[in-house]
Amino acid sequence: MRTILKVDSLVKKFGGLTAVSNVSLQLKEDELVALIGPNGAGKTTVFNLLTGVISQTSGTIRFREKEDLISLNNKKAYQIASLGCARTFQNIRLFKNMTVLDNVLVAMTNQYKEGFLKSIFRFPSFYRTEDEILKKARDLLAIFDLDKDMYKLASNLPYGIQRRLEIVRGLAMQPKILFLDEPAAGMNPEETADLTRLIRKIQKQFHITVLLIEHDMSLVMNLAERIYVLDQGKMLAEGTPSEIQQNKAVIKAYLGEEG
Ligand SMILES: Nc1ncnc2c1ncn2[C@@H]1O[C@H](COP(=O)(O)OP(=O)(O)OP(=O)(O)O)[C@@H](O)[C@H]1O
Repeated sequence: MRTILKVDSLVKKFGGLTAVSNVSLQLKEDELVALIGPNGAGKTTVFNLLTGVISQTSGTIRFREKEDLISLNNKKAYQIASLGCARTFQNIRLFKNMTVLDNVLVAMTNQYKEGFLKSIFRFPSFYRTEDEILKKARDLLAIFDLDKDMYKLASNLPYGIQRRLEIVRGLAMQPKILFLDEPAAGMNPEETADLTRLIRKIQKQFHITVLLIEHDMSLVMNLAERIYVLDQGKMLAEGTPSEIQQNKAVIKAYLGEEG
């Protein structure tokens, strides 16, 4: 598989604090990778850098566009999103006063930029496109078992379902990479197990690369093909789940002592 994202020597300083120090990583097409590490390790900062929410102090981020790896340095969040990088946030960011369906439709509008005249005069193709968008949104909601809640306000959904809707919104952008920031945060074990199955399913079905930050180790170890471990802003280890589970430096970083 080809490399889809290549990060080299990324550094982010906040004043005197180096939150991300010389971090390099690579994602391949169709890979499901986890980024883990103790609190304050710099995981969310890395996500914010990769998705253009903040810019790096130094280092390079490159993303595959057809045959080339193009630089994402200095690109704005919306430009990175439109290239095919979608994300969810640690704290849910839905449009709470919109329906479940509308939340998904808004995320889809980027793909369907109807011409001005077409939308003013409502040519038949305008309605065809509208029907097509609606069908896609419904199909996506059905995969996540959210079609029955389509007309409910997002704010009226239970917490675990809101998190699921966030992922649907990310997918609605038809991304090449989906960044999930703590998708299981606040979920009970049953909801987490459901989510694990769902993430695996969508990754296979949509052929996308997934990078996820997660504290729930059952989810990480069950789901990730590969894991990167950050500690105090530095990349401490990289490997398969079983390699990471046995890595002495990782165990020390988590437990604060050997073995
Ligand atoms: N905007 C900011 N200004 C100053 N310091 C920041 C900023 N954002 C993050 N930091 C600091 O950078 C370090 C890394 O934070 P970050 O949120 O990336 O860690 P994390 O691994 O995501 O932690 P957690 O697992 O608790 O969410 C922390 O010391 C944090 O206080």
